[in-house]
Amino acid sequence: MSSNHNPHFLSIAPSVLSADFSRLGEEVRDVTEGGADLLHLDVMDGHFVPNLTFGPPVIAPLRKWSNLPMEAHLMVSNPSSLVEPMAKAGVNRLIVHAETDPHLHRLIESIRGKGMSVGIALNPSTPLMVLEEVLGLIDLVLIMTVNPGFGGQSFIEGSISKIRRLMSMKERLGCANVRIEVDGGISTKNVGQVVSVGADTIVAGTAIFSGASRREAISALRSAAGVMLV
Ligand SMILES: O=C(CO)[C@@H](O)[C@H](O)COP(=O)(O)O
Repeated sequence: MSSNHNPHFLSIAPSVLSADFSRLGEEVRDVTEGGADLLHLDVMDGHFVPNLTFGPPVIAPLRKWSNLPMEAHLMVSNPSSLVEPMAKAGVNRLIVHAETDPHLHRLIESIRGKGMSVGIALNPSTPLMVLEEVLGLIDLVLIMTVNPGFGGQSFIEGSISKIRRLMSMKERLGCANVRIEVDGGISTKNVGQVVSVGADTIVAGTAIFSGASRREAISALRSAAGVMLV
């Protein structure tokens, strides 16, 4: 492993936002067969972010195409209303934005209560401080490395320092088991750097779905990260 302070193995999560929605089942099957570790499902409500995507009725049938864990990244203004529907749709990890609910503790408990693991996402402008009281209660922090809403944007360079500072925070609070996921503008050019400072879960849309082979794109990301996968 290239990072000497990261206890986790690398996970690659294709973001289906960049897939061909007219053949979503096949796309999900292809990334599954191509070596992905989990599926990243971007749920947008046209309110918290300007874009609009899909919800539980589209997610539930994806189980027919893949046995990978599914994580839903809720970019919605009212995440609590989706906790139960997402659990029923078969979502394994629910990621909510810290900016969307003043009662984050209650939201975390309600996600756990439905048997899902919990991720908290932070926009680029949101300070890590908001995690101080909840880091010990969650499984993953999603550092947005672009402003959420669209695929194909450029990686925000300041994210590197944010990931480093999150690693220190994890150490200070005794939360080594919390995973660090990065999302937005990740490619073979920068994946090595984000992994070297502490990221262990990589979301990639354009880098995986824009070329001809899903398998080659996933394997290129893995090699560029320089990390062995179990
Ligand atoms: O959540 C989002 C965007 O809001 C991401 O999941 C993007 O879909 C990642 O796409 P690329 O930047 O990798 O194209």
